[in-house]
Amino acid sequence: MSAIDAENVVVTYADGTEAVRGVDLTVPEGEFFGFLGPNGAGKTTTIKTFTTLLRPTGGTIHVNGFDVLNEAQSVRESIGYMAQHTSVDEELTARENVKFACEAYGVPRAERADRIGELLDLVDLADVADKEASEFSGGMKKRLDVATALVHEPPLVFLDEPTTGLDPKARIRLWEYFREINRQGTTVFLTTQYLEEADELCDRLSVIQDGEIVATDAPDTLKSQVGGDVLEVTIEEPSDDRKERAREVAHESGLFADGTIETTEDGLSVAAENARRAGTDLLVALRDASFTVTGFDIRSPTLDDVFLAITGEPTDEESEAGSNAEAEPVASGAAR
Ligand SMILES: Nc1ncnc2c1ncn2[C@@H]1O[C@H](COP(=O)(O)OP(=O)(O)OP(=O)(O)O)[C@@H](O)[C@H]1O
Repeated sequence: MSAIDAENVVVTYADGTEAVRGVDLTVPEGEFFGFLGPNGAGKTTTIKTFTTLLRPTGGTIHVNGFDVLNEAQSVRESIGYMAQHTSVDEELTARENVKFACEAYGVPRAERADRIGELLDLVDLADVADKEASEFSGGMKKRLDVATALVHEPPLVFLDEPTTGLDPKARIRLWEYFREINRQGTTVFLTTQYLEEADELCDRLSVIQDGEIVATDAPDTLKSQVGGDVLEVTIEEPSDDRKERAREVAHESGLFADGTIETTEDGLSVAAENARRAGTDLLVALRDASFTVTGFDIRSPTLDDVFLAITGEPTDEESEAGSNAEAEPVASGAAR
């Protein structure tokens, strides 16, 4: 049995917006599955149909073997859901928050004390179990959220952008808990705007764009499909105009017929089969066009490159850079 089995899911909102347009998706039990896509691609809408918060306009969805339309209650009892915004009650202690979740999910009274202890241990909050959540950092609140989503020991948990806004250290710590939950047998469905997070954690992932799934595979397979390497070129005085001009020079050189050429913070990035071989020729073309190249690097593709190649758009992480001071990405590739 699959944890999630979705066929031809369609969601059209009342105003006519076709948010999800025929999504097919199967997640086997025990998998750590990632769901990625640019802003507005349809991720949240899809998750809402899987978690019974929204009725699909068309298609069939089975979650843990239950039909989301006819067996919604059974679906809800068999999943954990960590929403984008924390559901922690700040006036309660960590222990009280988990206890409250136990009551809400109907965990038998006799099992509650043990369950609460185990979960607070799992997310490393046992030492502060009796402190009010208002005193917790953002990372601690997220960990408490993880614990509350797991009180009823669901075989499948949905994590909707669970680490957005956390600093890199807190994010990496959360990854350990997610891995541990998965190791213990829980299927994980993760959406994230951090591609390094997806790369680090997911067995497989799907990319959704304009309501349709455009790629599904293991992160490494997707990276190998980008083909070739990535050239990062740093130029002197990288103003927007000059970077755009440099991009035109690279494009007009005709060196990278099948590649993707993008401007970055400091210059240019070229992902292409022949990036390594044609690198020197690009430098000559740039020099002939009066650019001074101050840095030059060749690297293997990352998931950022995959995302860009598939969707033609940078990740949310990058498009939102600077708008959320707390959301420092654990940088992998260069910003575009
Ligand atoms: N209640 C609604 N009524 C009409 N259109 C909506 C509604 N909710 C979402 N949409 C639209 O549906 C599309 C998909 O939105 P959705 O929130 O599922 O995308 P997303 O991939 O989760 O994006 P984000 O990462 O920004 O949350 C978008 O065009 C959005 O504007």
